[in-house]
Amino acid sequence: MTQTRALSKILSLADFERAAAKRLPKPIYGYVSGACEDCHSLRANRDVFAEYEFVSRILVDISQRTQTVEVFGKQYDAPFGMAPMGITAMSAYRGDIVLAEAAKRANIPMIMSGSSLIKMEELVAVAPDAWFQAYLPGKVDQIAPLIDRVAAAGFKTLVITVDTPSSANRENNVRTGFSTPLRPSLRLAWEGISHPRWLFGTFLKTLMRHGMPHFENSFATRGAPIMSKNVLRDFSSRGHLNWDHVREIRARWKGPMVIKGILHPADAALARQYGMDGVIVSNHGGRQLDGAVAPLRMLPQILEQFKDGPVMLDSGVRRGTDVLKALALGARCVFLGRPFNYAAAVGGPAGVDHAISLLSQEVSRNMAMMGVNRLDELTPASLIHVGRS
Ligand SMILES: Cc1cc2nc3c(=O)[nH]c(=O)nc-3n(C[C@H](O)[C@H](O)[C@H](O)COP(=O)(O)O)c2cc1C
Repeated sequence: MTQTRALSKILSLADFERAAAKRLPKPIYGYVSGACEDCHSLRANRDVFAEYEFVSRILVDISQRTQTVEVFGKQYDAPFGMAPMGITAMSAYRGDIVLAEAAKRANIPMIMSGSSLIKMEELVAVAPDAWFQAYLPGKVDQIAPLIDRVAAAGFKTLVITVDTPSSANRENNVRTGFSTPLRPSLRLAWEGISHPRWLFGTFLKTLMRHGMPHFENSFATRGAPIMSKNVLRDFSSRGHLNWDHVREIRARWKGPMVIKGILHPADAALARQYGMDGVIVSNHGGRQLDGAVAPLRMLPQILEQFKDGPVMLDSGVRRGTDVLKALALGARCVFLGRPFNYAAAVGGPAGVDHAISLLSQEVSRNMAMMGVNRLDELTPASLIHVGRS
């Protein structure tokens, strides 16, 4: 089947997930799709959107509608973007670059992960408006050099992810044989052989053209390789990190700075106090604390505490209707993780273009149905809270 025909059968972002489950070796698919422990938050992230229903308007001339949105002085063509995802280059050949270039073509925001396998300098060279997400290195003397590297690379917007003070209990990774570094094993070899398109199109192509992938952006210098017999990771404990470190970074970083992983209104107030320009309300796609509240539920309270800049949201957004619900509750824009990863795995650049186009069409169609021409016409009064099903 040609790629165009294959993509024409993908009618929604959920279809990408089904296709990616076939295309990717189990450990890689499991790493992307999985969450932690009993997947309570993963489910809650989806279920919460069903708690709201639209109260639509009729007979409004919506022929001039636009879904543009402004974030940090830049006008984007859609109110959704790509959340940072580590190890994307194991799902698709040069995955991070594929995402960044597609985001640039569509003029939507894209955040590069600090746990990616592609050098930040290479990505920003092709997508100068991409944002960079850093995890704070556990060794505090490594924080400033990392931030200086991000600035020197040319990124303008910095995102600090703060919901990983401890590593999560990702039992699914143990079950599917995923670890970082990946440890060579017969099982892994079989997974490769039984997924030849991935083996040749992603893994071996990467090895032949670029050598063994490494965690390139965790520090100012290169980190560990993705595959190694040595089980030791060079991610030291982050348990001691606190707002003092955020203050130091704020003093160093000249551009817009965003905290990702906020759920508590008191933390939104602190983010404001420590000079953040924006926040991303997120439970990391349900991948960290199982039972962490679905971000959509906290939006109204967080907006009360953080008024001076964009409040953004991720976790569980899959449909244009989800985007509009989050915006009606006050989010400036939303981010999606897994669906774009699957789209890159299944269809490369054309796959990601298709995913963006599907979601953008849904947003546009639903705006029409809601009777709005601009996204800021959506307000809490556009929704009714019908409660948990
Ligand atoms: C495969 C994968 C890798 C991720 N890696 C990172 C990361 O490196 N940094 C980060 O801040 N968040 C990371 N996240 C979380 C996403 O940025 C985002 O919060 C989450 O995926 C949103 O939920 P969704 O997948 O339901 O859209 C990752 C998520 C996935 C699925």
